[in-house]
Amino acid sequence: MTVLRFDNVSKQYAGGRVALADVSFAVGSGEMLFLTGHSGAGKSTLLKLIHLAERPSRGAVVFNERNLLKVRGRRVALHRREVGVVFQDHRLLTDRSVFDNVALPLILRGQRRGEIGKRVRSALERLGLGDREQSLPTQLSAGEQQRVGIARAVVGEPRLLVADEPTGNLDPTLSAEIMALFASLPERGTSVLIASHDLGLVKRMRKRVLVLDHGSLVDDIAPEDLADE
Ligand SMILES: Nc1ncnc2c1ncn2[C@@H]1O[C@H](COP(=O)(O)OP(=O)(O)OP(=O)(O)O)[C@@H](O)[C@H]1O
Repeated sequence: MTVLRFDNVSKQYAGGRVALADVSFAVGSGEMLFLTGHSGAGKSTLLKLIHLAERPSRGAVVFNERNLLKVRGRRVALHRREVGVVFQDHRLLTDRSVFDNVALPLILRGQRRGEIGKRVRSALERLGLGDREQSLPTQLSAGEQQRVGIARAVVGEPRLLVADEPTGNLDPTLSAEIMALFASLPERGTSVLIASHDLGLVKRMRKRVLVLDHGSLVDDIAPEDLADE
């Protein structure tokens, strides 16, 4: 089953810059893949079209068989429940506990307190943060903070997780740890799309790789065709 499809998608920002040009690809349910390319190639733009931070100029982004062009107003929030997002700078609320940060998407959805507690603890446990729920983000290491960001993105069990340079600030050991966490998500039914310009890391993961160059999708590499590190 396909969870996400780009059909001939182009994006031109106001001011005339073409960020994506006629991009087409599909992501299967439970698939994990990478998106790579030089700085300015269009990686962040592509991810923004998926969580509706931006809209395409041409073409269609189809999520769960729904054309996102038709997702407007109140439905944008409903769509975002199905797409978890992880940012490089994780964007945690610094004056709220780890628990509160992870609970936020569920509170916004109006879930019952008992249910929220259960889900948040389970997500924190899975990410090895079970004993940090009352800490403030500033009391955590960079890797722990990034794991809180991932817990917040997966707590609602999204269909798809998109991550924009999620290991950008981390050392190689922590980066590998975070990648292993992402790699465990597909078995829980979440597809994973990660933008990264760290080619070494991307190759080591042995997953499908989409390559952007100046907004065009120039390669779609199967894991078995990746060159050895
Ligand atoms: N809001 C915007 N307005 C105008 N141009 C933009 C905007 N956002 C991005 N761009 C331009 O679109 C192109 C693609 O940018 P994008 O951020 O998607 O690239 P990227 O591959 O994620 O780069 P990086 O690896 O440096 O984050 C760049 O030329 C960028 O300058």
